[in-house]
Amino acid sequence: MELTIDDKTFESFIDYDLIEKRIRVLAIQINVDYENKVPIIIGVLNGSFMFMADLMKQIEISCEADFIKVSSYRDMQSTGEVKEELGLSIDIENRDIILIEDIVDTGNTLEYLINKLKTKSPASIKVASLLLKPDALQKKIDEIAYIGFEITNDFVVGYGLDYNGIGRNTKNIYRIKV
Ligand SMILES: O=P(O)(O)OC[C@H]1O[C@H](OP(=O)(O)OP(=O)(O)O)[C@H](O)[C@@H]1O
Ligand SMILES: Nc1nc2[nH]cnc2c(=O)[nH]1
Repeated sequence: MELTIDDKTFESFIDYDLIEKRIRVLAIQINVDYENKVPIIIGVLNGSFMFMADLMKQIEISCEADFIKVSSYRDMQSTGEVKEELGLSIDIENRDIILIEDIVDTGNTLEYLINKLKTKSPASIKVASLLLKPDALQKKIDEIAYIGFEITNDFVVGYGLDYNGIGRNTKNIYRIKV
């Protein structure tokens, strides 16, 4: 199936069945790694909301949830400038943090966020991202611990990810057709 948003056409890429299965595996890893801990799971809005919801339903340890909002993409390009639009509401000092991203592309957003969180002295920071583009990554980010899928360097939409604000509300993930 194809998806058209404005002037762009997208083709089926990752089906929800596969996303669901992979999330179950990531959650098992998190349940084991954070046994006897109470991490704060921080979703990076907007894109992470679907992944965060599905992942949290599979996490069985005790945990808290919070959100932070940043944005840097316009059209299909990173502006290179990460803008924080909404901050945290929980004190994270001495707490274990799991940052939830839908996608790590250049790594700019994550580097900005991790540096920002580190100033608040958490006990630990790990990142869970549904998608990672290894060929686009420009930063070395040691905190990346849980990855759903490594994908090619193509623009994707769906399952939380948008193109100009549209397309977040699909179960499957689509890739730009060239
Ligand atoms: O690794 P990077 O090159 O920084 O790209 C990754 C970021 O881009 C997207 O956010 P976007 O700025 O599109 O905001 P959104 O989540 O509200 O769509 C995505 O949710 C990541 O946060
Ligand atoms: N929707 C969307 N947002 C992104 N942000 C960084 N990379 C991407 C991408 O491939 N798709």
